[in-house]
Amino acid sequence: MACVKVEQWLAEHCGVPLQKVFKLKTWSYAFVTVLPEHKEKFRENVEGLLMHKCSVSVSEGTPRKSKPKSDEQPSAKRQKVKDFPPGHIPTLKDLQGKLKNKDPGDILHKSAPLIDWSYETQLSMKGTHIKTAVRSFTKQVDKKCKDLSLTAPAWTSFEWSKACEAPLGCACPLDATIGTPEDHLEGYRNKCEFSIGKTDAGEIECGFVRRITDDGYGRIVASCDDVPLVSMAMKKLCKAMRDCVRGSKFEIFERGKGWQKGYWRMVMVRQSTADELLVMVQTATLDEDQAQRLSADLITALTQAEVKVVSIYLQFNNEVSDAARPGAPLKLIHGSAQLRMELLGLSFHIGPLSFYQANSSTCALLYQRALEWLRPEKDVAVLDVCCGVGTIGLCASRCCRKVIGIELIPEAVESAKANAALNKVDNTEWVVGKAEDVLPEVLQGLDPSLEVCAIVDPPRPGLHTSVLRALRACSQLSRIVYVSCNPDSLVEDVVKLTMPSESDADPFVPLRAVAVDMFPHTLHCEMILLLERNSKVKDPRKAVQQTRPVLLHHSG
Ligand SMILES: C[S@@+](CC[C@H](N)C(=O)[O-])C[C@H]1O[C@@H](n2cnc3c(N)ncnc32)[C@H](O)[C@@H]1O
Repeated sequence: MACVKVEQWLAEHCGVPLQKVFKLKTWSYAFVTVLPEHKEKFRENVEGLLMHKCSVSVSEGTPRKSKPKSDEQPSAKRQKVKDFPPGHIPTLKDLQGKLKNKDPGDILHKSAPLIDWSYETQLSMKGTHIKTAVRSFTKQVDKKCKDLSLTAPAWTSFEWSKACEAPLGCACPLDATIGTPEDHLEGYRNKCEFSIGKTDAGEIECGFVRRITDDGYGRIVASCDDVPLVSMAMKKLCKAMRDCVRGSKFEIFERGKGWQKGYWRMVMVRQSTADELLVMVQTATLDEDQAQRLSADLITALTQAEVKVVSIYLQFNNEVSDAARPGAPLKLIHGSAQLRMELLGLSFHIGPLSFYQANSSTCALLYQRALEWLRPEKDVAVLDVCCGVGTIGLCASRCCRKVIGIELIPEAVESAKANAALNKVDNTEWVVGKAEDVLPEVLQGLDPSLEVCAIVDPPRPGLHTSVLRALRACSQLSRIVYVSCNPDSLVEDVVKLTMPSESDADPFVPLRAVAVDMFPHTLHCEMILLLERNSKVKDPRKAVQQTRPVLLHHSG
């Protein structure tokens, strides 16, 4: 883009006088000079805006006092500019693209690509990512309405955005990013999957896959000792596993085109809030005698390690991928079937295959905010769509009349029922099935005297169109709190929930958003968005006040 076009674009969007704009055609960045008193306003207005489908980020540079010295090394300078210019803070999307095109080489940067940025900068990157998502659905709804000759909703306008003090181009304000507490920035993952394979030097290791071999089949594994996401207990367990496999008569699993041999494949470890470990070891299929011999060695090795292993499973998998097919044989060979997790004053029993949020301390912060926005009050029925083992719904159950959870995986629904009983909760109902299949019937069966609100927490692809349609069509449903691990799919879903339509006069309005950093040092970013029925949102300034803290701690 030429300098003059960038200058025009900035003049339209930045809201402060520009002193100077300098950009070469080949650069993907520009140097902009504004007066010191306009610096913050400029950043606030421009950061995260989309320019040619790319999110803009702003970083402060030091004004150049003199021309560069003639002996400056051109190749080093070019390299820096190509990677990112000095002082420039890239967006998560930039970094995702960079990681896709270039192997970072070491396991630390592969597993924790943001590790070289301060945590404050990581939080700012994640906030910008969410701001871009909010801008994107705001803009898409406005454009779609124009294309279809419909009147765009008031919340897409500049005036609305200004009245509710949202960033420029955003329909709703953004709360400060919820970060992981400082004392949990390392070792925060309560679930990890480790591969058993060989290192570059050909030694057996239990750790993370560093790279796939050129034929597309082999995995080169590296120790996770330096990876900050992994807890000390899990690192110790990996060492015990590695030593067990090195001393084992069973070979490690290896595969190539049309062949596979050996047994040891991978290890999934879950760590409870009391630092107890549930371990699931995956091997190729073993006959009964082999399974007994391997299990005996495994149990001895893991129970003698300096960690609290309370449960060991074997899973058999002969697929090329380590992701076993649903229903792959699973055998408890030691200890208890489930692990006990504590969350917001409740206890949850989880098995090896259930979904459970992978960062316990930040999950509590996410649920707290989501429930504040959901407002589960005494005459309210809460729908927990994609409920996993029922964690969010059970946390809401103590404040509302009833919770109905919907979940695809039968094992998770069994856990949800058991977790309700464990916590002496008797106002919940759990439905197993695809939300797109079962939601219409669930909505039809609701007590008409109750107000309904929904919390949806879908997997990465987002919600099925028929789920979005059913939620929109349910007039009893006042608000939706959307928890997302993928802002891109959230954008698509929000457009469908909020677009004006002739057949349904009361679409949803986005009211408030926040980024949640469940996975520090990585490119992942969670997001919460509150949507309320249009008929209930008249004044944008009052809209954001429609949330209040809820009592989350269980009295027992
Ligand atoms: C991101 S997890 C959220 C789980 C839960 N809300 C929590 O916080 O622990 C998404 C859940 O949706 C479930 N799921 C995936 N597709 C589904 C569908 N079509 N219908 C219902 N549940 C689905 C998955 O099994 C998983 O438990």
